[in-house]
Amino acid sequence: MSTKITVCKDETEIVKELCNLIEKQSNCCLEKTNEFKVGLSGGSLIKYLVNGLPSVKTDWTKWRFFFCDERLVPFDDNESTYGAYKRDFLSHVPVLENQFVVIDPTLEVEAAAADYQQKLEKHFTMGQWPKFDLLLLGVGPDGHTCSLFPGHPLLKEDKKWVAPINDSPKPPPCRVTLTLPVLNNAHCVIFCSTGNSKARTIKRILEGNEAYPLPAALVKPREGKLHWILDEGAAECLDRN
Ligand SMILES: O=C1O[C@H](COP(=O)(O)O)[C@@H](O)[C@H](O)[C@H]1O
Repeated sequence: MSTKITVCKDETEIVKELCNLIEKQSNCCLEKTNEFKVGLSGGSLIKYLVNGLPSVKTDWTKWRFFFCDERLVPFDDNESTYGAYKRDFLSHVPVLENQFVVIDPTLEVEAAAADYQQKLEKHFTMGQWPKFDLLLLGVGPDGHTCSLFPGHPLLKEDKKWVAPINDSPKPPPCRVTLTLPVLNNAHCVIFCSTGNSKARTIKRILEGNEAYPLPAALVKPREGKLHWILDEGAAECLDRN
């Protein structure tokens, strides 16, 4: 695995860097296969994608979108990640709703996770960990990524592709999330994180050598590429500064 860290001076540069990498990864993948399978995250990532993806040159009909995690709330709730993509992304990027593989928010959390894994199984080879072409991840100020939180037993999940969580320390409490073995099987993972409120956490993730690493520090795709895109605020505690 190779890790590349890019520090950008402002939001325009972040969007450009992120979308250049996404364009390269999509075109490289679509030269070899007929589908580009992307895992999306929620939070601050959405605005960068909405700003940058419209200018990406690719065959959008071949993209399939999944969620790295999703909050178990109705799609019209402000906390819903798919709800946010439906509201903000679909009006800017030339893709259709049926290109998104979404959870069933009417189910209980255990059933929603099992149902989402079954939906994934239709797009990946059974009996192996799913191999996403690209995962787009964010990091919370506590070092969580997806809905994998520091010290949570889900960090040890080694069987399921998708796990339920009903005690998320960040609301809403019920969510479903991809597990670490899935994240670490991807062809390419891009983290995007901004703001100096996350600077100490980013230092712990990228430079710490901790006995119990933060969840985002556990994402190290075995055979894939790992990119970190930061702004100067998020990077301000790194040794390079
Ligand atoms: O709760 C969540 O938070 C993380 C980080 O969000 P950010 O706004 O701090 O970038 C996000 O990646 C995840 O998808 C979401 O459910």
